[in-house]
Amino acid sequence: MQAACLVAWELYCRRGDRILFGPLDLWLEPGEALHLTGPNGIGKTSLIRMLAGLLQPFVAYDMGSSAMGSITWQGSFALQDERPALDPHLPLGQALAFWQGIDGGTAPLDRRIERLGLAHLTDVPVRYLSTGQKKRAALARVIGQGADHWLLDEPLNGLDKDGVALVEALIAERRAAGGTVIVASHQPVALPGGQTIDLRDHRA
Ligand SMILES: Nc1ncnc2c1ncn2[C@@H]1O[C@H](COP(=O)(O)OP(=O)(O)OP(=O)(O)O)[C@@H](O)[C@H]1O
Repeated sequence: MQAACLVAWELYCRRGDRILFGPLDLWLEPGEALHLTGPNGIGKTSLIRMLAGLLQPFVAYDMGSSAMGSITWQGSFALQDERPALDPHLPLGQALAFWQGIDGGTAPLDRRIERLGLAHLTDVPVRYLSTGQKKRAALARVIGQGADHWLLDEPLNGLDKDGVALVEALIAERRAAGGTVIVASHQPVALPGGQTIDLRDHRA
Protein backbone atom coordinates (compact mmCIF):
# COMPACT_ATOMS: atom_id res chain seq x y z
CA MET A 1 0.00 0.00 0.00
CA GLN A 2 1.28 3.48 -0.91
CA ALA A 3 1.40 6.43 1.46
CA ALA A 4 -1.93 8.22 1.37
CA CYS A 5 -2.18 11.83 0.17
CA LEU A 6 -5.45 12.38 1.97
CA VAL A 7 -6.93 10.50 4.88
CA ALA A 8 -10.17 11.58 6.52
CA TRP A 9 -12.05 9.68 9.17
CA GLU A 10 -15.63 9.89 10.30
CA LEU A 11 -16.53 13.21 8.75
CA TYR A 12 -19.92 14.58 9.69
CA CYS A 13 -21.25 17.78 8.19
CA ARG A 14 -23.60 20.01 10.13
CA ARG A 15 -25.22 23.04 8.54
CA GLY A 16 -27.49 25.04 10.81
CA ASP A 17 -29.37 22.51 12.90
CA ARG A 18 -29.13 19.70 10.30
CA ILE A 19 -26.54 16.96 9.95
CA LEU A 20 -26.18 16.65 6.17
CA PHE A 21 -23.98 13.59 5.95
CA GLY A 22 -21.77 11.30 7.93
CA PRO A 23 -19.92 9.28 8.82
CA LEU A 24 -17.71 9.54 5.75
CA ASP A 25 -14.17 8.16 5.43
CA LEU A 26 -11.78 9.10 2.61
CA TRP A 27 -8.49 7.56 1.56
CA LEU A 28 -6.71 8.82 -1.54
CA GLU A 29 -3.33 7.63 -2.74
CA PRO A 30 -0.97 9.34 -5.22
CA GLY A 31 -2.57 9.66 -8.65
CA GLU A 32 -6.07 8.89 -7.43
CA ALA A 33 -9.17 10.94 -8.14
CA LEU A 34 -12.54 11.22 -6.46
CA HIS A 35 -15.81 12.37 -8.00
CA LEU A 36 -18.29 13.72 -5.43
CA THR A 37 -21.85 13.58 -6.67
CA GLY A 38 -25.35 14.04 -5.33
CA PRO A 39 -28.30 16.37 -5.77
CA ASN A 40 -28.45 20.08 -4.96
CA GLY A 41 -27.97 20.79 -1.30
CA ILE A 42 -26.65 17.35 -0.35
CA GLY A 43 -23.37 18.89 0.86
CA LYS A 44 -20.79 18.59 -1.95
CA THR A 45 -19.52 22.16 -1.57
CA SER A 46 -19.58 21.77 2.20
CA LEU A 47 -17.37 18.68 1.95
CA ILE A 48 -14.93 20.43 -0.40
CA ARG A 49 -14.73 23.35 2.03
CA MET A 50 -14.22 20.94 4.91
CA LEU A 51 -11.32 19.26 3.09
CA ALA A 52 -9.84 22.71 2.44
CA GLY A 53 -10.00 23.56 6.13
CA LEU A 54 -12.65 26.24 5.63
CA LEU A 55 -15.42 24.40 7.44
CA GLN A 56 -15.03 22.38 10.63
CA PRO A 57 -16.27 18.79 10.60
CA PHE A 58 -19.06 18.31 13.10
CA VAL A 59 -17.85 16.35 16.09
CA ALA A 60 -20.23 14.99 18.66
CA TYR A 61 -17.81 14.19 21.42
CA ASP A 62 -20.13 11.84 23.21
CA MET A 63 -20.48 9.46 20.24
CA GLY A 64 -17.11 9.54 18.54
CA SER A 65 -13.66 8.04 18.60
CA SER A 66 -10.49 10.14 18.81
CA ALA A 67 -10.10 9.95 15.00
CA MET A 68 -13.54 11.40 14.43
CA GLY A 69 -13.47 14.39 12.10
CA SER A 70 -9.75 14.16 11.29
CA ILE A 71 -8.43 15.29 7.90
CA THR A 72 -4.77 14.74 7.04
CA TRP A 73 -3.10 15.85 3.81
CA GLN A 74 0.39 14.95 2.64
CA GLY A 75 1.53 17.87 0.50
CA SER A 76 -0.14 21.09 -0.56
CA PHE A 77 -3.50 21.57 -2.19
CA ALA A 78 -5.25 24.22 -4.29
CA LEU A 79 -8.95 25.00 -4.18
CA GLN A 80 -11.14 26.15 -7.03
CA ASP A 81 -14.70 27.09 -6.19
CA GLU A 82 -17.29 29.52 -7.49
CA ARG A 83 -15.22 32.51 -6.34
CA PRO A 84 -12.25 32.85 -8.68
CA ALA A 85 -10.48 35.34 -6.36
CA LEU A 86 -9.47 37.45 -9.36
CA ASP A 87 -9.89 41.22 -9.01
CA PRO A 88 -12.99 41.99 -11.11
CA HIS A 89 -11.66 45.45 -11.98
CA LEU A 90 -8.30 44.33 -13.32
CA PRO A 91 -7.66 43.13 -16.86
CA LEU A 92 -7.38 39.34 -16.77
CA GLY A 93 -3.65 39.34 -17.53
CA GLN A 94 -2.92 41.64 -14.60
CA ALA A 95 -5.28 39.78 -12.26
CA LEU A 96 -3.47 36.52 -12.96
CA ALA A 97 -0.06 38.21 -12.75
CA PHE A 98 -0.96 39.43 -9.25
CA TRP A 99 -1.38 35.83 -8.08
CA GLN A 100 1.70 34.71 -9.98
CA GLY A 101 3.67 37.07 -7.74
CA ILE A 102 2.17 35.55 -4.62
CA ASP A 103 1.90 31.90 -5.63
CA GLY A 104 5.35 31.81 -7.18
CA GLY A 105 4.59 28.63 -9.13
CA THR A 106 6.93 27.43 -11.85
CA ALA A 107 4.36 27.15 -14.68
CA PRO A 108 4.91 30.25 -16.88
CA LEU A 109 1.87 32.55 -16.86
CA ASP A 110 1.74 33.12 -20.61
CA ARG A 111 1.76 29.37 -21.25
CA ARG A 112 -1.07 28.83 -18.77
CA ILE A 113 -3.09 31.62 -20.36
CA GLU A 114 -2.52 30.06 -23.79
CA ARG A 115 -3.40 26.55 -22.59
CA LEU A 116 -6.66 27.75 -21.07
CA GLY A 117 -7.64 29.53 -24.30
CA LEU A 118 -7.51 32.98 -22.68
CA ALA A 119 -4.78 34.67 -24.73
CA HIS A 120 -7.24 36.96 -26.53
CA LEU A 121 -8.76 38.11 -23.22
CA THR A 122 -5.77 39.38 -21.23
CA ASP A 123 -6.86 43.03 -21.68
CA VAL A 124 -10.47 42.38 -20.71
CA PRO A 125 -11.50 43.25 -17.13
CA VAL A 126 -12.33 40.10 -15.18
CA ARG A 127 -15.88 41.31 -14.51
CA TYR A 128 -16.66 41.19 -18.24
CA LEU A 129 -15.65 37.56 -18.67
CA SER A 130 -18.35 34.99 -19.36
CA THR A 131 -19.10 32.19 -16.90
CA GLY A 132 -17.00 29.70 -18.83
CA GLN A 133 -14.16 32.17 -19.30
CA LYS A 134 -14.10 32.83 -15.55
CA LYS A 135 -13.89 29.08 -14.92
CA ARG A 136 -10.96 28.87 -17.30
CA ALA A 137 -9.29 31.83 -15.58
CA ALA A 138 -9.76 30.21 -12.17
CA LEU A 139 -8.09 27.06 -13.47
CA ALA A 140 -5.18 29.08 -14.80
CA ARG A 141 -4.72 30.34 -11.25
CA VAL A 142 -4.98 26.83 -9.76
CA ILE A 143 -2.30 25.51 -12.09
CA GLY A 144 -0.09 28.46 -11.17
CA GLN A 145 -0.29 27.58 -7.49
CA GLY A 146 1.88 24.55 -8.17
CA ALA A 147 0.01 22.57 -5.50
CA ASP A 148 0.29 18.80 -5.22
CA HIS A 149 -3.45 18.18 -5.00
CA TRP A 150 -6.56 19.88 -6.35
CA LEU A 151 -9.99 20.43 -4.86
CA LEU A 152 -12.35 21.46 -7.66
CA ASP A 153 -15.92 22.51 -6.92
CA GLU A 154 -18.10 22.34 -10.05
CA PRO A 155 -15.18 23.02 -12.39
CA LEU A 156 -17.24 22.16 -15.48
CA ASN A 157 -20.07 24.65 -14.92
CA GLY A 158 -20.40 26.91 -17.93
CA LEU A 159 -17.68 25.18 -19.94
CA ASP A 160 -18.18 24.16 -23.56
CA LYS A 161 -17.21 20.71 -24.87
CA ASP A 162 -13.60 21.69 -25.50
CA GLY A 163 -13.41 23.25 -22.05
CA VAL A 164 -14.64 20.04 -20.41
CA ALA A 165 -12.06 18.01 -22.35
CA LEU A 166 -9.36 20.48 -21.31
CA VAL A 167 -10.26 20.20 -17.62
CA GLU A 168 -10.24 16.40 -17.89
CA ALA A 169 -6.79 16.53 -19.54
CA LEU A 170 -5.43 18.86 -16.85
CA ILE A 171 -6.75 16.57 -14.13
CA ALA A 172 -5.12 13.57 -15.82
CA GLU A 173 -1.81 15.44 -15.92
CA ARG A 174 -2.00 16.33 -12.22
CA ARG A 175 -2.70 12.69 -11.41
CA ALA A 176 0.12 11.49 -13.64
CA ALA A 177 2.43 13.78 -11.65
CA GLY A 178 1.39 11.95 -8.47
CA GLY A 179 -1.22 14.42 -7.25
CA THR A 180 -4.78 13.64 -6.25
CA VAL A 181 -7.82 15.47 -7.53
CA ILE A 182 -11.24 15.73 -5.92
CA VAL A 183 -14.05 16.98 -8.13
CA ALA A 184 -17.52 17.93 -6.91
CA SER A 185 -19.74 17.95 -9.97
CA HIS A 186 -23.27 17.23 -11.07
CA GLN A 187 -21.94 16.56 -14.51
CA PRO A 188 -20.17 13.42 -15.64
CA VAL A 189 -16.41 13.90 -15.57
CA ALA A 190 -13.89 11.46 -16.97
CA LEU A 191 -11.67 10.32 -14.11
CA PRO A 192 -10.38 6.96 -15.33
CA GLY A 193 -10.06 4.48 -12.47
CA GLY A 194 -11.24 7.11 -10.00
CA GLN A 195 -13.49 6.70 -6.98
CA THR A 196 -17.04 8.02 -6.91
CA ILE A 197 -18.94 8.98 -3.78
CA ASP A 198 -22.61 9.83 -4.00
CA LEU A 199 -23.32 11.76 -0.81
CA ARG A 200 -26.87 10.37 -0.79
CA ASP A 201 -25.27 7.11 0.34
CA HIS A 202 -23.82 8.90 3.36
CA ARG A 203 -26.85 10.88 4.48
CA ALA A 204 -26.96 11.07 8.25
N1 LIG B 1 -23.79 28.77 6.33
C1 LIG B 1 -24.81 27.92 6.24
N2 LIG B 1 -25.71 27.80 7.24
C2 LIG B 1 -26.72 26.94 7.17
N3 LIG B 1 -26.94 26.13 6.11
C3 LIG B 1 -26.07 26.23 5.10
C4 LIG B 1 -24.97 27.11 5.10
N4 LIG B 1 -24.29 26.96 3.94
C5 LIG B 1 -24.94 26.00 3.25
N5 LIG B 1 -26.00 25.57 3.94
C6 LIG B 1 -26.93 24.51 3.54
O1 LIG B 1 -26.20 23.30 3.49
C7 LIG B 1 -26.72 22.47 2.47
C8 LIG B 1 -25.60 21.97 1.61
O2 LIG B 1 -25.09 23.03 0.85
P1 LIG B 1 -23.91 22.74 -0.20
O3 LIG B 1 -23.64 24.03 -0.90
O4 LIG B 1 -22.79 22.07 0.49
O5 LIG B 1 -24.62 21.69 -1.18
P2 LIG B 1 -24.22 21.18 -2.62
O6 LIG B 1 -24.40 19.70 -2.62
O7 LIG B 1 -22.86 21.68 -2.99
O8 LIG B 1 -25.33 21.87 -3.51
P3 LIG B 1 -25.34 22.32 -5.06
O9 LIG B 1 -25.34 21.06 -5.86
O10 LIG B 1 -26.63 23.07 -5.18
O11 LIG B 1 -24.14 23.20 -5.29
C9 LIG B 1 -27.78 23.30 1.74
O12 LIG B 1 -29.06 22.92 2.18
C10 LIG B 1 -27.46 24.71 2.14
O13 LIG B 1 -28.61 25.52 2.19
